[in-house]
Amino acid sequence: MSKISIFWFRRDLRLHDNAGLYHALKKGMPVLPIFIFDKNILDKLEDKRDRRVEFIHQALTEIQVSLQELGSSLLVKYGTPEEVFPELLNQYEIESIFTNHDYELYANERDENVREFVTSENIEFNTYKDQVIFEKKEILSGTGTPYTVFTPYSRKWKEKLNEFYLKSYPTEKYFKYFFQTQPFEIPTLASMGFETIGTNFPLKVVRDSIVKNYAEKRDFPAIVGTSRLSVHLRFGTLSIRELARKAISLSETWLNELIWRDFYFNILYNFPHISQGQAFRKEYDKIVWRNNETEFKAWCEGKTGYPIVDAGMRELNATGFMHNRVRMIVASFLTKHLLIDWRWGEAYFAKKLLDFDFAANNGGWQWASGSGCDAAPYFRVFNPTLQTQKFDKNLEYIKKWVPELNSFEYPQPIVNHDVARKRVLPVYQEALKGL
Ligand SMILES: Cc1cc2nc3c(=O)[nH]c(=O)nc-3n(C[C@H](O)[C@H](O)[C@H](O)COP(=O)(O)OP(=O)(O)OC[C@H]3O[C@@H](n4cnc5c(N)ncnc54)[C@H](O)[C@@H]3O)c2cc1C
Repeated sequence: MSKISIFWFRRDLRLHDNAGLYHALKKGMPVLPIFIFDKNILDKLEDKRDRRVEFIHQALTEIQVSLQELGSSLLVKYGTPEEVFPELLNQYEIESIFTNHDYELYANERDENVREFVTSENIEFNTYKDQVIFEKKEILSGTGTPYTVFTPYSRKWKEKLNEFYLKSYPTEKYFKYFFQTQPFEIPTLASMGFETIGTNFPLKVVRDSIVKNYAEKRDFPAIVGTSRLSVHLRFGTLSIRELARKAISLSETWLNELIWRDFYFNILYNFPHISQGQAFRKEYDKIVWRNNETEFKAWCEGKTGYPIVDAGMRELNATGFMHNRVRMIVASFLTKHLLIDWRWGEAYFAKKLLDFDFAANNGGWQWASGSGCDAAPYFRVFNPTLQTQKFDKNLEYIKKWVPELNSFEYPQPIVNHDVARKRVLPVYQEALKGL
């Protein structure tokens, strides 16, 4: 049996411009591409109609078609990495494993376990930066510490940027090194206990007109003024380098959003306590939340009597997407108006968002609750009515998701805005006393 390399796909579901895959192919040894539907992750998903699993399945099917045209095939396993790698070692003579960095807590532990196991079998485990432009400690302040405020971080990010960081990896030059084999079958969703929902996923297309007009249109949820590429960035079906080049040529404002994404990965990597359920600013963990379960349920279901909040939550429940402006409004409403722990909202978003990403989601929630790095000041309480007047003044977005708005069926507001505002400030003041 001749020796092979393995390329392990995770959050990088594409053949083009993929750093780890490029290095694997360039080595010049046959590369067997694999993907693991990881039971450690899938078993925790309560809803078996999960759009993310469906998205991954579709992305793998696309990769499979391209690989078969090259005489190769993607080997897709259903199990845990701890089970799958020993199996692969029995079947193939593996010299090296290649994969891309993943910065989340579980992923780090998983990769360390796999690294330990395979290196004990004299197999190399090679990992690469792929999903961000700058990672880990690449962007540090003058004193060598990680940034916790976005503006100086982004300034340094832009200063450090050059052609090298934006260049695509020309994987296609080396496609001839894919392991040649009869096609393998991808396990069906049903065989893994999941259902096909038939979701219409956002197109994998960067529309220049949207990026060009992004600064003027991005805040209005009734129009498609943002790229809707978050799911593709989440699963790596598009390359961040390609998008950053597009941003640089068309829109500084959109580029800044991509930098926010890098920024939150930087926070996740450098401040691991946020992965342990703690506030970025630990003093915010002294807040005494009301945590009323009935109110939480009303928020989840989009029945708070605040139309913009309800529209957002219903959009999320129905599609797995919510516009960024509305994410900020519903998050502020949950934490400030209802005084419900931001971690409850974070967990609900984690279940529902198609683009769920720990770093961005945690960053967004801690920003809204005031406990995060570079967060909104705690005394800023979004007024849902003013937000509606500014960003959905013709109620187009609201009426789409709350058609019963002007009928008796629509609930009365769960809480009065002024009362809520007066209630939240002393609670925060008490927690932050003496700081
Ligand atoms: C409470 C809250 C939770 C959030 N949870 C997530 C999440 O789980 N996953 C996620 O990708 N984004 C999250 N965001 C950020 C943002 O809302 C989404 O990235 C954006 O709405 C996706 O739409 P788009 O692709 O049209 O983005 P665009 O506006 O076109 O932006 C382009 C890309 O930049 C990135 N981006 C934009 N804004 C942010 C941001 N504030 N932080 C980090 N990256 C950003 C995304 O990858 C996005 O696709 C959250 C924001 C808030 C306020």
